[in-house]
Amino acid sequence: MTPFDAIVIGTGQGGAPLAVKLGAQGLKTAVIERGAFGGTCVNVGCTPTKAYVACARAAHVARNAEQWGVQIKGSITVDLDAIKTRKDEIIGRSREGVEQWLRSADNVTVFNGHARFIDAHSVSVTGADGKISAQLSADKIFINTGTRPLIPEIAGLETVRYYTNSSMLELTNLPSHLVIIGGSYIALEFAQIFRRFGSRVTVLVRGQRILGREDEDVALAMQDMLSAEGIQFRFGAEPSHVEPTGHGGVKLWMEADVLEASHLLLATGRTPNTDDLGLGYAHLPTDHQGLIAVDGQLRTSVPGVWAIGDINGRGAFTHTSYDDYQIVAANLFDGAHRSVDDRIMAYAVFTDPPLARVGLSESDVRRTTKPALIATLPMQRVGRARERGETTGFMKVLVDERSERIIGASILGIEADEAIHTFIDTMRAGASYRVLQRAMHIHPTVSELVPTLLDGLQPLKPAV
Ligand SMILES: Cc1cc2nc3c(=O)[nH]c(=O)nc-3n(C[C@H](O)[C@H](O)[C@H](O)COP(=O)(O)OP(=O)(O)OC[C@H]3O[C@@H](n4cnc5c(N)ncnc54)[C@H](O)[C@@H]3O)c2cc1C
Ligand SMILES: NC(=O)c1ccc[n+]([C@@H]2O[C@H](COP(=O)([O-])OP(=O)(O)OC[C@H]3O[C@@H](n4cnc5c(N)ncnc54)[C@H](O)[C@@H]3O)[C@@H](O)[C@H]2O)c1
Repeated sequence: MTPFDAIVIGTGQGGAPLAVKLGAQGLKTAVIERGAFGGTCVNVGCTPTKAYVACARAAHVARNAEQWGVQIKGSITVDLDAIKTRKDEIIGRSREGVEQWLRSADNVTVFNGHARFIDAHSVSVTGADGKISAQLSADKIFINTGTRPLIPEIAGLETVRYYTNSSMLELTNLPSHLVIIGGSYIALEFAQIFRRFGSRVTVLVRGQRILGREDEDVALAMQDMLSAEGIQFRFGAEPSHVEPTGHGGVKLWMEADVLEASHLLLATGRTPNTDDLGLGYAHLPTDHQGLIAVDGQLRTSVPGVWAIGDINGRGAFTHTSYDDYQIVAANLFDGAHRSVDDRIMAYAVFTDPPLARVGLSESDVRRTTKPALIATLPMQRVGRARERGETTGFMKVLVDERSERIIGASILGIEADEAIHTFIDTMRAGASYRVLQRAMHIHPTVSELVPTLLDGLQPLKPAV
C-alpha cells in the first residue's frame, strides 16, 4: 500500500486540473486514468464533435455559396477520412497536453489503469493485463470517472452493428442512411453533422417532440431548422426490435413499420462509470441511475471522498465538471464557502446555428406561481443575422417581476453560444434586468439586440 495525501480517479474535465492543484498545494497526489487522458470531452465528446460541426458548416456554406453570390463549380462532397484525420490531430494534441501537464506537475504521480476501492480510503489499480499494479491509500479521494453511452434494451441489438458517439467518430466512409435513436444533444448534433456531410439522416424520437427539456416553441424552431436541411424526424418512434440486413446495415421494426439503415447511432443518454469502482467497499451508495449523491461542496456521504463531474448528477457538461473542480479547490485551499447549489445552469446545443440556454425555461417559470415578465425577439430583427443571411431562430428572456432579476433565457440563432453570456453574467451578478437594458452594446452583433429584447418585456400571461 503506497500512501498519498490525495487520490484523483479519472482525468476528466474536473479531475485533471484538480490533481495539478492538489499537487501545487503540496499534497502528494496520485491520479489514476484507465483510458485516454482528458476523458470524454477531449477524446469522444465536445472537442471531436465540435471539430466535425466546423467541417459540416464548411460543406454547408460551400454547398449554398450562391446565396452569398459566390460561385463554386461542381458538386460539393466531403472526405470523411480527411475530416477524421483533422479531428484526430486536434484531439491528439489536447490529450497529449493533458497527459504532459499531469506528468510534469509538482507532487503528482500518474497511474495508468482501472481504479477500484478497497475500502473508503484505499484503491487498487488494475493494468491492461488484468493484474493489480498498485495499491494506494489517501485521506482525500476525488472521483471523476464520467459516463459512457447508455445502450437501450432493444430486441436483437446484439445481432446488429450499431454505433455510439465514440465509434461514429471512427468512421472513414460516409453512411448512406444514418438512423439515429434519440432526440437530444447527441442525436441533433450528429444528425446535422452527417446530413451536411451528405448522408441521408432519419432521427427516431420516442416522444412527440425533440429536446424534451426545452420549451415547445424552441424545440419546434430547432426541428423546422433541421428539417429544412433534409433531416427526417419520426415521432413516437421506438423500435421494438432490430435485425441485420445482408450488407452490414440494420432493419428497425416500429410496430407495423420497417426502416432500413446503413448505420444506426444510439444517442439515448449516458450511464455513470460507477458500477465497477468497488463503491460497496467504501460504503458509498449510488442512486438507481448510478449517480453519487453529493452536498453543495461536492462531498459524498463518506468523509474524505468527493464526487465531481457527470457522476454527481449536478450537471453533465464540461463547464459543470470544471466548475466542480473550482468549487472543491476554492473550499479546500482558499477558505471559500462555495456551493454547487449557487450554480446557474447554462448550456448549448451545438447545432449550426446553436441553441444556448441559461436558467429557467418558460415552462419552468409557468410551473412556479411567481409573477414574471417575458419577451421574445426573432433573429430576423438582428442586423448581424440579416447581413449574414442566417436569420433562423429567436431570443427569449424571462424576468422575475418583483426582484427584476433575469431568471432564464434561450437564444436559438447565430452566435447564440456567445451572446447568452450577457445573460449568464447579469444573472450571476444578481443585477436587475435594467442594468443590461441600459448597457450600450456593439453594432452589429447579436448581443446588440439584447437591450431591445428587454424593452419588450410583458407580463407572462397564463397559457391558454
Ligand atoms: C458526444 C458528446 C459531445 C459532448 N459535447 C459537449 C459540449 O459541446 N459541451 C459540453 O460542455 N459538454 C459536452 N459533452 C459532455 C462532456 O463531455 C462531459 O460532461 C465532460 O467530459 C465532463 O465529464 P467528467 O469530467 O465527468 O468525466 P469524463 O470526461 O467522462 O472523464 C472521466 C475519466 O475517468 C476515467 N475513468 C472512468 N472510470 C475509471 C476508473 N475506474 N479508473 C480510472 N479511470 C477511470 C475515464 O477513462 C475518463 O478518462 C459531450 C459529451 C458527449 C458524449
Ligand atoms: N452540446 C453539449 O453540451 C452536449 C453535446 C452532446 C452531449 N452532451 C452531454 O451528453 C449527455 C448525453 O447526451 P444524449 O443526447 O445522449 O442524452 P440525453 O439524456 O440528453 O437524451 C437522450 C435522448 O434519448 C431518448 N431516449 C432514451 N432512451 C430511449 C429509447 N430506449 N428509445 C428511444 N429514445 C430514447 C430520450 O428521449 C432523449 O431524447 C447529455 O447529458 C449532455 O450533457 C452535451
